[in-house]
This record gives sequence, structure tokens and C-alpha cells, in this order.
Amino acid sequence: MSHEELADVLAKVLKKRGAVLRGDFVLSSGRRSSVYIDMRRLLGDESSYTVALDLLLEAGAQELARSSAVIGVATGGLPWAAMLALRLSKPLGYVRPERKGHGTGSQVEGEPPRGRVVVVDDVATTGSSIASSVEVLRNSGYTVTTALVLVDRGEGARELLASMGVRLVSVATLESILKALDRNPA
Ligand SMILES: O=P(O)(O)OC[C@H]1O[C@H](OP(=O)(O)OP(=O)(O)O)[C@H](O)[C@@H]1O
Ligand SMILES: O=C(O)c1cc(=O)[nH]c(=O)[nH]1
Repeated sequence: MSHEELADVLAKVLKKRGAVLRGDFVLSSGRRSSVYIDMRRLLGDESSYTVALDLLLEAGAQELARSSAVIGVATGGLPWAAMLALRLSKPLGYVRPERKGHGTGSQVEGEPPRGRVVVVDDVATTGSSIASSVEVLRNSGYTVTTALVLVDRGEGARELLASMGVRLVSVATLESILKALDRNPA
């Protein structure tokens, strides 16, 4: 599929699930935005998450094929990482935003074998959530060169991750989704 087609298909399921919200939202970074993509709404409908999963598999095909495991950024990235790992029969892990305060005290969960892993999140805005996970993973002995997301909001994530040697692969940008919604208003 072309970039435009990927954006069209993702925009369609986001619209179906009422996941493109307009208002005044505070983002994870503390920034404000008049548009919020609530990716979690895709999870509540199996045909919608299946479409989104297939888009992730298509956009990240090369990098996923070369990876030894799929690692989710908790919490938004975890369901997508889990579904990808299951589809690809690959080990799964996830990174907590903070080390667990009791029990094992772990920050990387799952103990997938050390190797080249793909980091998965639902949305990238500033990229700081993915960047923190990449640092934690590298400190734990994993190799990370690719991050895969459904939506890149185009607010610095690509540049931040590139400065760390990580390529951001996305199904669509926020701009392309908004254009797709304009193209297909019905
Ligand atoms: O690129 P960034 O500026 O870091 O923003 C994107 C992050 O924000 C959201 O997570 P959130 O912090 O809302 O936590 P959650 O996934 O646990 O809901 C989203 O799932 C990304 O992880
Ligand atoms: O930056 C964020 O926190 C963010 C933006 C967005 O559109 N959707 C989301 O789930 N998180």
C-alpha cells in the first residue's frame, strides 16, 4: 500500500471507533493539542484492531522480520506488541515507564533473549516515551535501531529518535490522517 492508502485505511477505522477527538487535550509531554487520537478505542472492536495490526505488520515488515523480539512501551504499546509477537511467533517483552517498586523490581518484563528488537508504541509525539524505553533496553543489553508506531504526530519524535540511531517507522502521520478524513468526509 502507498503512504496515502495506509493513512486512508487507518483513518477509516479511527473514524469508525470515534478515536479522533477534537477539544483541548493535555498530552503525555504536557503539551496541549486540539486533536487527540485515542488509539485505545481500537482495542474495543476486534475488526478494528485486526485492521490496525495488519497495517503495523505491513509498515514494519522488514524491521520485524529482522528482529528477535517485539517490545511494547507500556501501556499504549503493549497490546500492539503482544498481537504482533503472537502473529509473528516471536518473543514479547515490555518496558515499564518506571522500575517496578516491589516484587522483581524489573523495568524490562518478559526476559526475551538479547538481540535486535523492535520497540512498538501506539503514538509518538515528542518521542520521549520511546526514547526512555530505548535507553532502558540498551542498558539491559538489547540492540534497538527501529521503533514502530501506528501514528507519528510529527512533533519531534522522528528527530529525537534519529539522534539516538533509531529509525521511526509509522503507519501514518497525524497530518496524513487528518487529510484522509478531509478526503473521505462521509
Ligand atoms: O512521544 P511522547 O511525547 O512520549 O508521547 C507519546 C506517548 O504518550 C502516550 O502514552 P501515555 O504517556 O499517555 O501513557 P499510556 O500509554 O500508559 O496511556 C502514548 O501511548 C505514547 O507512549
Ligand atoms: O502525546 C500524547 O500523549 C498522545 C497523543 C495522541 O494523539 N494520542 C495519545 O494517545 N497520546
